[in-house]
Amino acid sequence: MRVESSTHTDTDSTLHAGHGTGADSASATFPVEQAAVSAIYSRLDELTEQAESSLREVRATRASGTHQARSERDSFATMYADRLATYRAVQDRLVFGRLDLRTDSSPRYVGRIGVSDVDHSPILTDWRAPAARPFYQATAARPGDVVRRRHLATRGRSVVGVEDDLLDADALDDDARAQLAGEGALLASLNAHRTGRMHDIVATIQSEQDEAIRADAEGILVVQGGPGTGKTAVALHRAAYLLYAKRERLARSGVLLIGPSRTFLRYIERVLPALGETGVVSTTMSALLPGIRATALEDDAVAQVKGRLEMADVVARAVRARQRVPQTETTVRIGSVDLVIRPEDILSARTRARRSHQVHNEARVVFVRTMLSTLTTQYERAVGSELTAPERAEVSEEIRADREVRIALNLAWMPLSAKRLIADLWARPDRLAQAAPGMSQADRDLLYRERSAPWTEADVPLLDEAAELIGEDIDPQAQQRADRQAADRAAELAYARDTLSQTLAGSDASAMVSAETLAERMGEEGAWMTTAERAAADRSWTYGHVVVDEAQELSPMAWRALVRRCPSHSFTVVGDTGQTSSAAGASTWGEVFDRIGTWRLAELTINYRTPRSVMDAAGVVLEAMAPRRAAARAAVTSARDVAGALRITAGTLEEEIAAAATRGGTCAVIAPSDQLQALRARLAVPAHADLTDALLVLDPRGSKGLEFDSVVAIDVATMSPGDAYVTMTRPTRSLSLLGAVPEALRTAVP
Ligand SMILES: Nc1ncnc2c1ncn2[C@@H]1O[C@H](COP(=O)(O)OP(=O)(O)OP(=O)(O)O)[C@@H](O)[C@H]1O
Repeated sequence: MRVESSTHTDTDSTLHAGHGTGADSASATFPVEQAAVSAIYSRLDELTEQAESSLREVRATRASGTHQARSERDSFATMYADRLATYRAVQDRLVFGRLDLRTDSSPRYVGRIGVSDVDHSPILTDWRAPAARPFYQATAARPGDVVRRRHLATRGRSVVGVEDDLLDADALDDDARAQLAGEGALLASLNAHRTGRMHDIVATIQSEQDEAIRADAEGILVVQGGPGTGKTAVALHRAAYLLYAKRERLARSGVLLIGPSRTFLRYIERVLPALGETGVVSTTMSALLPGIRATALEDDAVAQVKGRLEMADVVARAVRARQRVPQTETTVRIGSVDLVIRPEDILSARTRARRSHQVHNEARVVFVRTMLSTLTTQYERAVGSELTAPERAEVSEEIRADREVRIALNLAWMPLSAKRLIADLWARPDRLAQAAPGMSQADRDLLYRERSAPWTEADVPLLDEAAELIGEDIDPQAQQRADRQAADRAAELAYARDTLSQTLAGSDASAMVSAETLAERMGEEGAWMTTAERAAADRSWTYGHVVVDEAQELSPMAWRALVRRCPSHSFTVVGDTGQTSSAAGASTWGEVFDRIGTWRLAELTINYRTPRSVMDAAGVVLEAMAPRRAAARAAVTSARDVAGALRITAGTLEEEIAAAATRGGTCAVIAPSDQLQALRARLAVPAHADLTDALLVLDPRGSKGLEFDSVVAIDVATMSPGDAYVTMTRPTRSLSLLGAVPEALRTAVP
């Protein structure tokens, strides 16, 4: 039973609206809650002051002394600075919930982090802790021990609204019942104007979302849901939850988050820090490889061919094609001796090198060593006397240094670079034909491009595949940095353990820092890198968990590259096969994951963004354009409707934008890509606009994952089904359709 007996109606006081740390004015409306919230903030102030003063003290310590003493000082300074950063980041909406449990005599407050009083008794429970779970899970049908769940809305440090879910009315007496007051925390949050930046949903996570957020970390979890069902929100909160629940493991290995575009990463960038987490590497497939900037746009048909799984064999064959046995012999002169580089010797050296099962550039060492040994023996026979070991070494070195020998051995087993190999495949039809004998001529023609052409997103998994087989680091400098850090870290770890046991034992701080974390902070001054930074710089880094958003867009080759980054297959994959735009993307999850491993599905069914009337219209359009996809799409119900949300209009673009401006918030004009330039010029909107701008002009792909208060959609009827569906489901308040509108919609919406 939901009870909203007294509602505080100031809509600005939604859970998303409290900014800054305003005056601590005890609220007359909610004195009990105000007292509790004020006490928690006071304790946070104390902890902040303690951290500040510890930091000052550590920094005041002279930086002289041994390397170890300096390292220790630095690591403590970093620890206190981190703690301070967390305390400052959680000020806004620190406390947002209260649970009254049958089993507890006093209420349990739920908030962004855990806070204990001076006696170490908890006064605020971290939202990710098991003790907070009933706040998200209890329902009237399954209340568990929860008597009442209360949502607190705060502005600054003032309580400005409360809303209660009464889960067991019989357990409350009349006085308690009289105090029940409510504000639709969720609805208030959904109705708030959008700012161009995503907010966390920590105060109002819904039960089906909570299930997905806290699901077991093992294996592949696919979170499927229609538009606006909170998939991105779930992905981010799950990353924060796993870093909390599995900190031991994940703090060292890190979490990788893949998003669809840099714009999207900017849109979500504030969520994880607001949840107190910085240990996540957020990137796109285009930027996955250190040292590669895949900036060029790819034709869809080309991306589709490059994304096929058989490209793994093509790359493997291209690498093997650089391990060649020549048709003819080569004679070289070393001193006064003629040596013959024979095809059969090359063949047996190649067999031996291949049998070493090492990557191409490392197996080359075996190949060259074998050939040098063969040629040295030939030399020995030619001079007719047995050489001593040092003499053999000297002769071998002489053979190795010979220019002709170097050329012959290189031709037989070329040292490779991934960039070169892939650029050659596209620029040299003969190479591609050799590596892809089964590919149609038409597909091979599609792949042709100049050697100097810039990299595209679809090249990235192929470059990764090549680097994996070649054993090359695409950005050696980044790799060297990472290696140096790893070596430093190993050396520091032992010392860190020692420091911890001596200095922190028994104190509060020991609970907050592990030896590994401390060791990470003990590198040379200036050389310290976080796990996330080290991981991002290292192509071969393996993560403890990988989260993929808009996962339906990734090609089979892209999945190969991601699985390589997480051999334990601990994945959270969120997406919607109803919104697939890319030709290389997925139409079902089975086709993606059945061959990777066991996977399980969590479904989200409620759309928290799009008004019901708009969502229905998007459904009608998808059905008319792609009936099979519409039938297979996830069922979704909008949480709310907005009167007059959908308009099919013959008005001008400028009129629609003006109307959106009067409604307030953000507005996006979404149109087919070939119209973008003209539209931006007409509306004087820059191409690289900031998401917080009041007006943006985007194409459907650019709008992926984003949302706006108002959307003006142009020529939806000319878009692909996936693009039309994405476009129509972006608004939170109003959708105006201009230009070509699907006929089915005109009939359905008078
Ligand atoms: N439990 C919740 N409480 C408050 N707001 C929510 C909740 N769940 C989702 N939202 C809001 O709904 C909107 C849509 O969420 P999100 O972008 O995560 O959806 P999505 O499933 O990724 O959408 P799409 O696939 O269409 O891009 C966001 O504004 C998000 O903050």
